[in-house]
Amino acid sequence: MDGTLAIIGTGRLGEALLRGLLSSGWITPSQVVATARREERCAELADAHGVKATTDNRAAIEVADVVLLALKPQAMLGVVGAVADAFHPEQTVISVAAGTPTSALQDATPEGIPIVRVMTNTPVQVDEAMSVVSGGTHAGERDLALAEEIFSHVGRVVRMPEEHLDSVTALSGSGPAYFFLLAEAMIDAGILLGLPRDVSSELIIQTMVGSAKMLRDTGRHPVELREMVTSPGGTTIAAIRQLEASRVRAAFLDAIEAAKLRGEQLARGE
Ligand SMILES: NC(=O)C1=CN([C@@H]2O[C@H](COP(=O)(O)OP(=O)(O)OC[C@H]3O[C@@H](n4cnc5c(N)ncnc54)[C@H](OP(=O)(O)O)[C@@H]3O)[C@@H](O)[C@H]2O)C=CC1
Ligand SMILES: O=C(O)[C@@H]1CCC=N1
Repeated sequence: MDGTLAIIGTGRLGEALLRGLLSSGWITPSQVVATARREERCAELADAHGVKATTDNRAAIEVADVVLLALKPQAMLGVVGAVADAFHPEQTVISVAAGTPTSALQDATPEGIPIVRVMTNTPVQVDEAMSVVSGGTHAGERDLALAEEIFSHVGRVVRMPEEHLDSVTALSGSGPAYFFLLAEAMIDAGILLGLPRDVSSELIIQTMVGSAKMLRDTGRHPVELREMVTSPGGTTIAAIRQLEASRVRAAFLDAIEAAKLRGEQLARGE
């Protein structure tokens, strides 16, 4: 792209995105200003990526054509409000914070700033993110298309109305954590059965990758794919019986609903 990208709050997610955008060639280090709260973090970012890094959010926002807000939800409105006059309507502002609605960011900034909200996930680190883009009041087609372009460099992107973003956060935003927990539990099961940890890890990771590829690439329904594995009177149905007895399906429904409710609490500043 032409112009400057400011990343405000360059933590785990901001840095993963920065890495993906630099490696895709969409942006060069000289076009990026990254901010963090601590000087040591700034030095780390500058060393690792060759970008300008500063604790001065105002200076970073003033020079930017695109501002990416990657602060924690709890810090977002305070930090943005403190430098509100640095924003200008020619910029596109993109927030990746869970919970925080564009209306709250709109209220914290001057009138007319185009604000786009994106919910992405940590697979940005391997260019396999799932990102969902939605626009605030002043975000036009140009702003939404720009956000889609940015996140398409690190995975897949879809556009949805903002009313669905807390549900999206609960599903795909937090989703990697559920799969990692599942992997951890299955690796432990291998240990229980007497396999060495490295062997159990390799078996489970490759099984997860293979299963994910089948889901994505065959386009077949998960039920159909599961039935392919489940032989009559066999081993898989014995395991599934136990999973159903442990209410694993209900546990997922409850857990993901709890994540959505937490997003709604964050939006209320709780
Ligand atoms: N992690 C995830 O899976 C996902 C996270 N998100 C969202 O991304 C956002 C960031 O999350 P994550 O990267 O995990 O959080 P981190 O805590 O890793 O990153 C937050 C960053 O903000 C910096 N920061 C704090 N205060 C200021 C300030 N006043 N000025 C400048 N920088 C500041 C911190 O700097 P310092 O290090 O110096 O303290 C830190 O680098 C959150 O809003 C979260 O909801 C969205 C999707 C997925
Ligand atoms: O746990 C969180 O709040 C963030 C948002 C989605 C994933 N991590």
